[in-house]
Amino acid sequence: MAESILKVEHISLAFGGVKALTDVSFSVERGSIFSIIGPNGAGKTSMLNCISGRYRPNAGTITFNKQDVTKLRPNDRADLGMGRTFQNLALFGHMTVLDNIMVGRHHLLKNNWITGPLYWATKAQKEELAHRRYVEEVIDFLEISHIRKSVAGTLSYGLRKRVELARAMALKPDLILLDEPMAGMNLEEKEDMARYILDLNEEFGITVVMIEHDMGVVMDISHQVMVLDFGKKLICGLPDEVMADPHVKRAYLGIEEDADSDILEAS
Ligand SMILES: Nc1ncnc2c1ncn2[C@@H]1O[C@H](COP(=O)(O)OP(=O)(O)OP(=O)(O)O)[C@@H](O)[C@H]1O
Repeated sequence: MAESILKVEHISLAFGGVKALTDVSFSVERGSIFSIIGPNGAGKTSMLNCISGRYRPNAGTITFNKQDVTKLRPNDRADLGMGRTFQNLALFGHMTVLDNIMVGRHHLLKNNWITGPLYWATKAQKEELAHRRYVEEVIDFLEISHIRKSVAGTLSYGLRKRVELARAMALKPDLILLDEPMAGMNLEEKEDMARYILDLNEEFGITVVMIEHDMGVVMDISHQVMVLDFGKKLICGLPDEVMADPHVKRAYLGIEEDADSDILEAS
């Protein structure tokens, strides 16, 4: 069996009296695309926030790259190789695309203000150059070279989403958390984004955990799908298994067991 990069065990989270997550456990295989689906308010974003460290669960543990990260802050998790994008765009609108992508990558550069000046001419400079090259690779990969000097706020929504993805990739994550990467996109933009997600997974070897409402895309590109419902795990398995599950049809897709309608059409 493939090694797991992320293990979520018995996570519960409540906001006052609202139980956002109840005893959720799952693991994500290194190198896979893992999708979390479920109706509005099912706890998907809460789960992603527990993984990234934005929320601290009331119970349970999260292990990333074999390390217990349950009590680590988001920045420390980023240092360990966890990247993320947000449901709503989180770019600096007044900054250029390139500056947006370069933001936040400083933790990758090992030289600090003490060692920095001493090694500037050699080590730090090499590090900087190597990282620049990697950033250029990401920019080419996402086909945003032509807009590198554009101010982010002036770009179309689809392009801004791509820049946000570039920024997350520039941190060289082992795992990337994507919160509704296709929300608000037209069909063409969705197809592009799906291809980028597949390619970043295959070519860059980045494991993906994503929340996405577009069932067609989810079933097309995911290796594993987990369904949350009222904060609980309903099922986790291969896309086909999940689609065929009667509970999923009823609870999530609103289809009766004997209905022969196409799930993708119903979503
Ligand atoms: N910061 C918060 N404060 C209070 N309640 C919250 C907070 N975040 C989430 N909740 C509640 O927790 C439950 C799960 O919400 P969550 O946003 O995780 O669901 P979701 O599946 O991501 O929904 P959607 O698809 O609408 O984004 C909901 O009842 C929500 O109202």
